[in-house]
Amino acid sequence: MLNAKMIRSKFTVTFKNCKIVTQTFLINSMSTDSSQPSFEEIRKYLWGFGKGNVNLSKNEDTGIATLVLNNPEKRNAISGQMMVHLRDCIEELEKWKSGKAVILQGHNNIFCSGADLDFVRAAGTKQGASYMSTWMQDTLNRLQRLPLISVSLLEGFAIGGGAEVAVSCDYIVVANNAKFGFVHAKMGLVPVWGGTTSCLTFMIIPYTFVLATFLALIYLLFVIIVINKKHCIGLRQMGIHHLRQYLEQIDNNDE
Ligand SMILES: CC[C@H](C(=O)O)C(=O)SCCNC(=O)CCNC(=O)[C@H](O)C(C)(C)COP(=O)(O)OP(=O)(O)OC[C@H]1O[C@@H](n2cnc3c(N)ncnc32)[C@H](O)[C@@H]1OP(=O)(O)O
Repeated sequence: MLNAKMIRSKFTVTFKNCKIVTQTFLINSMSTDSSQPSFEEIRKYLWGFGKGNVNLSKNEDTGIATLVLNNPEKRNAISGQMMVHLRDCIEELEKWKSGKAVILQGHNNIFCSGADLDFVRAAGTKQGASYMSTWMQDTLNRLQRLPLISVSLLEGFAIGGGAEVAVSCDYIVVANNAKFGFVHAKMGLVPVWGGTTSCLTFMIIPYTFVLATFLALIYLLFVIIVINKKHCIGLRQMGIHHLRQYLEQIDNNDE
């Protein structure tokens, strides 16, 4: 079970400096402005922010793809540009006829430290907040609806939007060194990428109890499938190995 104190201590310092920024940003993103922009407009806007990329590699033999969040200097924080990359990769996977599964992971054994706070600061206007939340909610929705089995491999950190990306997959495989959680709870807000709605499926606590405490809950604890790393070369290989077995089983059942 994750220790909330452990997570809290880890980003108290960093958290303070992003609290005002994220708070304004999140409140703005819930504005009721009805003039919805086109996705083309939002794409152009997001593309101007930050560095990093999202790498997609598809293995036609196994039908398993790997999606890597890649912004190492910022613990794989997702910049505006990476939000565009992420959606493009998901659109490519939607059309992948021979695809069966996709594994999401972060570069350098860290999953993702959420949205790039420099982007959050720079785009901290009502328009920027609404553009980002519209884009990422739709993108993570499409990730959830992919016609593939999706697995997020959590090593290192998955914080804020990083935790939202993780719970948008069908399965989460968590290394025993992983730390993840939503930093918004301290501000009494909910994450704007829509991750909290999907994480209910991972809750180990009875559904009714979760609903009752949901709004006040500081860090959502997820089902930890702790992989004992010394028996496998790496999380990724383990994920591929199990996925391949699972997919072979499906193929055999189909014959
Ligand atoms: C609306 C936005 C979205 C949502 O809420 O839905 C969000 O996700 S808001 C962002 C939420 N995420 C955070 O608040 C995490 C902030 N980062 C941390 O708590 C720590 O960096 C941690 C725990 C991820 C890693 O700690 P560690 O000690 O290993 O590394 P450092 O803190 O020294 O960071 C190294 C380097 O990376 C930069 N960094 C880390 N996270 C982010 C980020 N989210 N955005 C931008 N930059 C980030 C950090 O500034 C350091 O850079 P340096 O130039 O070396 O100072």
